[in-house]
Amino acid sequence: MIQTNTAISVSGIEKSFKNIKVLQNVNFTVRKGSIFALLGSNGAGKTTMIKILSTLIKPDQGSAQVCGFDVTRQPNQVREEISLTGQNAAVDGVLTGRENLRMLGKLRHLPDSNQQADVLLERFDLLEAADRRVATYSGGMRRRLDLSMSLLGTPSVVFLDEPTTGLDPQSRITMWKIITDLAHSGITVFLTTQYLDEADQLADQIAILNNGKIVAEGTAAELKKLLPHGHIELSFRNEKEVQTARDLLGDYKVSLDGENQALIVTTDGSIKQMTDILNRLQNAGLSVAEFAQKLPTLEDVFLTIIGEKQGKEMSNDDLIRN
Ligand SMILES: Nc1ncnc2c1ncn2[C@@H]1O[C@H](COP(=O)(O)OP(=O)(O)OP(=O)(O)O)[C@@H](O)[C@H]1O
Repeated sequence: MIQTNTAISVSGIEKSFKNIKVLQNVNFTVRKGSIFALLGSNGAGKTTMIKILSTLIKPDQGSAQVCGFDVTRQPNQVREEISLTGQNAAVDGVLTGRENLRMLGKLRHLPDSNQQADVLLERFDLLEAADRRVATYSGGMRRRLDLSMSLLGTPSVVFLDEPTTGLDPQSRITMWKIITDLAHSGITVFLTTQYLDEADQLADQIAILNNGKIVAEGTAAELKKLLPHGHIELSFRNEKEVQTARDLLGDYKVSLDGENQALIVTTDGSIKQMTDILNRLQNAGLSVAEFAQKLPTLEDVFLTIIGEKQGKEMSNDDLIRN
C-alpha cells in the first residue's frame, strides 16, 4: 500500500526495445506537491520513463503507480490525474492562443473551458498575445501556452519532458518560476532535464539516470555532499593573518585568494578535519572573519557519477540512498 503523500511510486521497472535494455530495475517515489527531476544524458531513458508513467507504453517488468493507480492495470484512471507536456509543443499555429485553449477545453468536455482558458492566459502572462495566431509566438510563449493547455482540467501530476530545451535564458527563468508556482499550488511536477542548473534550481528530489539505471538519488544538497574533497574558504582581517594561517595549515592543500584575503583549504569534507583546522587557528589567536563551506556543484557530482571525470570513482553503493 503506498503512502497517501506519495504521488508516484516506481518499483523494479524494466524496459527493452529489441535487444537494448533501456530501463533496468528503476525504483523511486515522488512526494505529492514536490518537484522531481530525472536527470540524464541523451538516450539515458528519461523519455521512456515518462512514457511508462503517462501510460503511453507498458513496462516489460515492475510496477508503477500514479496517484495510487497502477499504470498498466488502471491506465484510464491514471490519465484522469495527469498531463504530459513534451519537447514538441502540441499547439496549433493557425489558431490563436485563446482558441487553442478553448478548443482543447471543449474536446475534454470541461464545463467551464472558456473561463479556465482566460484564467490560464493570465496566469501564464499570455493575455496580451491571447488573440494573436500562435505561429507568431516566440519559443518561450509557445512553451508557456503548451504548459497552460496541459493544465486544463486541473491535473494532479504534470509530466514535463525537457521543458526548457531550446529556450533563451530569460524564457528559461520564466518557465522555472511557473514550474515552482505549480508545485506551490499542490501539483506534483515530474520533469526530465539535461540541464544540471535546472535540476539544482527547481527540484526537491533528483534522480540521476545513466544507461537505464538510477545511479544516484537525493536532494541537490545531498548529492553534492556525496563527493569528497569539500573545500572551505577562510577569510582573515589582513595579509599577515592570512600568511600565519597558511603556515599553520601547511599539511593541508591550501590555495590563496589574495584579492579577498582568504584561503581555500581542501578537506575530505569530514567534521574532524574541519574542527582540526578551526582549532589550530583559534589556538594561534587568529580570528576568522568569514567561513564558508564550498560544496561541489551538481555538475561535479553528475560527471563523477557517470564516470567522465578523472579522479576517484565512487561505487554506486555509496551513492544510492535506500
Ligand atoms: N520506440 C523505440 N524503439 C527503439 N528504441 C527506442 C525507442 N524509444 C527509445 N529508444 C531508445 O531507448 C534509449 C532511451 O531513449 P529515451 O528517449 O528514453 O532517452 P532520453 O533520456 O529521453 O534521451 P533524450 O534526452 O535524447 O530525449 C535510446 O537509445 C533510444 O534510441
